[in-house]
Amino acid sequence: MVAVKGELWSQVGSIIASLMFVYAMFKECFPYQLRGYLGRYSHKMVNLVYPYVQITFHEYTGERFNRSEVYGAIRTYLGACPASTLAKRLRAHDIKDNKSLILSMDDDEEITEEFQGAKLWWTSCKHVTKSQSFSFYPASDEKRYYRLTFHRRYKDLITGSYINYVVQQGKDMAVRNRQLKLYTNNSSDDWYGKGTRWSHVAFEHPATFQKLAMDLKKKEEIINDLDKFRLGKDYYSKIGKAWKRGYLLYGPPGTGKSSMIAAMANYLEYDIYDLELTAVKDNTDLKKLLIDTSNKSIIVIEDIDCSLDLTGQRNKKKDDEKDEDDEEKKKDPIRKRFEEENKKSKVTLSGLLNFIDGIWSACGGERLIVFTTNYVHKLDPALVRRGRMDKHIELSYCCFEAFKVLAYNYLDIDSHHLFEKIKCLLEETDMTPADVAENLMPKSVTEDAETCLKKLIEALELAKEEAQKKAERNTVTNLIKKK
Ligand SMILES: Nc1ncnc2c1ncn2[C@@H]1O[C@H](COP(=O)(O)OP(=O)(O)OP(=O)(O)O)[C@@H](O)[C@H]1O
Ligand SMILES: [Mg+2]
Repeated sequence: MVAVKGELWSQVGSIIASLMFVYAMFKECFPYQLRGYLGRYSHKMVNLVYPYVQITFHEYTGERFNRSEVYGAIRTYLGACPASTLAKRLRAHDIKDNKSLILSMDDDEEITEEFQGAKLWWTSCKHVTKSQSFSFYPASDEKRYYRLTFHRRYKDLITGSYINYVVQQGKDMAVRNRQLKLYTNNSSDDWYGKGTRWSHVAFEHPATFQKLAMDLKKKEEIINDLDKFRLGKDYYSKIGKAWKRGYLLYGPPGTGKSSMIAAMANYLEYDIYDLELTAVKDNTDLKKLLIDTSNKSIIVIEDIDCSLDLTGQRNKKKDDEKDEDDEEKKKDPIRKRFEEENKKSKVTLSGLLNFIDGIWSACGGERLIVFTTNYVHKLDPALVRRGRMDKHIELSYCCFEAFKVLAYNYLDIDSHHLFEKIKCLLEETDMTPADVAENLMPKSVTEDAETCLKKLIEALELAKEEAQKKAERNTVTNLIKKK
């Protein structure tokens, strides 16, 4: 009976809210003198006869595209709470590891909950505004929110405990069900059409630290560093620093920089935001992208040395060097196209420095910023100084320890009589883990571990020979230059 009464009041509330909305739409039709009078007294009337309180939680707060974390937590909670089993229309979201379905209430659905004796109603609402401008994406004008209705005698209980409980539960559930996401930034020109700054897909990269081939001590050090960061909320607040950390990964192509980022994301269970700087119009848009990233995330800028001409402002080239370079650029069509792309972006070094550790970088927390480069010496020292890029990690050519990890990954072996020979060759020759891995991968079902190891030995010997020839050629050239 109480529930029916409450539901009735909830409906009455909705009707009154709708009438007030209609009044707001057509208030221009009333004489000016009447408007203020009507507005004041309609609110008083509602308060007199309607004993229920309503709180709304909007999907977007503040700026138009700032997604509310509270809304997200409520959505998760309501999709999984026991009361949701009575809801007839649910919406399916991400499916974690293709196993568990994540549900939320569909539009205009209502569920009833009880909390410490208080009855309350959650309604999922959608408000569609008429857009003045033509848009290919009408969905961008839909504004969703949850409305919570309860008797005013429970106001303290609901605002003091229940809402905190729901948000905390929702956040915990979201962490448990979390499907990691890989985001990429949409071109600044498309933001207002599509309505979002980032697009995402499910992140399903299988890289882990266990599979990463590198010096074991270094690997352990990185894992400890990540653990310390993850658990460092109080520590960062104690030392008065924003809860973020910069990693610079550098080394030749194919040494595992991108694989390490994927391993970090899987280890920490953080989303990845892969930032393409050339698609960002200017420093203001860069700031907006930063604000729109979530906590527990890794913001990645790959190949930072070629993302933009960020070094240009400080390291002015000598004129003769410049001319030679310009000639080369003209000949190379890929480079020419790349230069043209870069011209569209007005992101500057100072804009990027602000992005990393300006005041805005402290919005939210628990974020890693990772830069990768093949040419660490090309970067401006201001960009990579400690405090911005706190940890510099060199990923280098394959050592014997790294080879053993690869042999175990690819061939399921941890010892073999050919290992000793490979160890010697790796000490004399530079080969990237990517090349070693390629040689170790069986190319047919008949290829066994021994065949693959022999293939690797051949490749290493060839690489050694080529390196020797190159060194001899260089010596001769240097001698000629000296003469
Ligand atoms: N250290 C490593 N451990 C395990 N696999 C590796 C490692 N380095 C490279 N690989 C293998 O080589 C491939 C290429 O590696 P990855 O893309 O991580 O290199 P990278 O350093 O990012 O190269 P680039 O500088 O060209 O972007 C990966 O798919 C992976 O299979
Ligand atoms: Mg890479």
